[in-house]
Amino acid sequence: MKINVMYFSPTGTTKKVTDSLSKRICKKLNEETQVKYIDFTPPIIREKSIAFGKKELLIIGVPVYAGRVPNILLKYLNTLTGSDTIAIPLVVYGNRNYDDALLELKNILEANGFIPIAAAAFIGEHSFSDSLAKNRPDEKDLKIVEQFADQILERLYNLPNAKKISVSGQQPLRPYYKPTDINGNFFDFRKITPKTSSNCIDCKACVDLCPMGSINREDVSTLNGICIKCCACIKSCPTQAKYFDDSNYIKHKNELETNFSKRKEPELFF
Ligand SMILES: Cc1cc2nc3c(=O)[nH]c(=O)nc-3n(C[C@H](O)[C@H](O)[C@H](O)COP(=O)(O)O)c2cc1C
Repeated sequence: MKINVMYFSPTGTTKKVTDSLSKRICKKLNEETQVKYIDFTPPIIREKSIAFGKKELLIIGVPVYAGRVPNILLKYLNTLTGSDTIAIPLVVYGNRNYDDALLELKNILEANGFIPIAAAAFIGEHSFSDSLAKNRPDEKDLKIVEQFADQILERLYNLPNAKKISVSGQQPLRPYYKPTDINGNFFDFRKITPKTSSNCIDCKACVDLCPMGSINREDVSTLNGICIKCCACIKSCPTQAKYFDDSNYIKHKNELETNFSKRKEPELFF
């Protein structure tokens, strides 16, 4: 069996989960197992569709944005096609909720020729915060990732008996989760963009990491495309020069940190 491990991971937590899951699965399978890693965070990777065969396994992880699969990925995810290919959908969320994201990812895979035999929601440090779900996935989470890998292997050995899985979420899928502004009205923070302080040393790390390719190389304080608020530029900046100062964004971040501080645990579905 060939194993394909795919992830979109602007701040690295989804990658941590998919990496550790695939490492454990490969360790337990024989050495001839082929593994292919496809990091579809860079925009150029999302320009090419991929067709997977029957004897392949697809492990695919995305972060949860607004309770759903990040909408900028929908077009690309629908270009991935399976041929009754076994799949493991994973979502990683920042300790608020994953709402309908896992169900949405599972639906997309099923509609495109994949057979999900297991699925999971893990927790990762929140993109907006350095205190909410801080340093997760942590050791305890990664132990659960290993148990999940072992349970997947059991199912792989028992494939003829594999049954359709169901995951948490509502059908029809609920609308994207919307935060409220300082007056309590729903607000749309698509227009908010990061600022750049005088700490910037022009190292271009943000340019190379932006999953939308939206930061100008010539002037890294300006954008040439949309900002999805993934915070890759903020969390990867070696001099902490990137930040958001929008008052509604800061209110939302503070609310998340206050209201969702209670530790959530991973959920596995078979
Ligand atoms: C635009 C945006 C929306 C988010 N929405 C949610 C959400 O609805 N629920 C939640 O718990 N976390 C949410 N998060 C947090 C991420 O799901 C979480 O931090 C994840 O671990 C980030 O994955 P990454 O490190 O692979 O980028 C959101 C993050 C971003 C950037």
